[in-house]
Amino acid sequence: MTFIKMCGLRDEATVDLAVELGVDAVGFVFAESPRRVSVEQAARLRSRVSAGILAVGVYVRMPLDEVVATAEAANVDHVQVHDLRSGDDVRVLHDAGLTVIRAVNTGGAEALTEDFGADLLLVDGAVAGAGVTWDWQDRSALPPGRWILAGGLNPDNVARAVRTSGAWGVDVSSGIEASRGVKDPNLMRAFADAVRGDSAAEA
Ligand SMILES: O=C(O)c1ccccc1NCC(=O)[C@H](O)[C@H](O)COP(=O)(O)O
Repeated sequence: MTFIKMCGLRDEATVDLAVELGVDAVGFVFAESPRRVSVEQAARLRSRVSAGILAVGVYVRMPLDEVVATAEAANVDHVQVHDLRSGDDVRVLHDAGLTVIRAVNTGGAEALTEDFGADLLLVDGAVAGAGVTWDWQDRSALPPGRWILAGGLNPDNVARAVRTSGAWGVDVSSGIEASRGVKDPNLMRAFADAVRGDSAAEA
């Protein structure tokens, strides 16, 4: 079963629907973004996430001690960091008891071969959260092993993207939104269905 993460959730109803749809992970963005949530908001939303579903804090350009403090305060135990610099960064986060998702933008070949000891790799489009696709067929842009595909996924392209790339998991934000930062319940359902092959949405 393909791992599904829905990212940039900002309100209770959206979190409840993601849980109902049985996604594997939900993401709360602490980085500069229209999807940004406060620590208090994230903690409230996180309390609605059932056991077994990962709650992931998303970070860019935040000092590691603040990443750790934010994660603790919001009660998330997974952190998705978009600008990890080295294995030392990952060790600091591991020492704080956090599971680390290393997010990289497509195009950086060295990023795909050097995992810094992170627990999971997420390969995103050129700009995180921008809803822009990249060439999932380019083998040189795909890492070995278990990784999460992100960048411009939506209900119409996700099944083909998984087939083409061989990704272990998918992550989506813009493709399940009615407008920037506002998730659309119908698109969320359609996305989950498309990943699981419950719909004939895609040839
Ligand atoms: O979503 C954001 O606005 C964001 C801002 C800054 C750093 C990361 C961000 N999102 C991270 C994600 O995991 C997104 O789901 C991922 O980039 C895919 O986004 P999209 O192309 O919109 O589906």
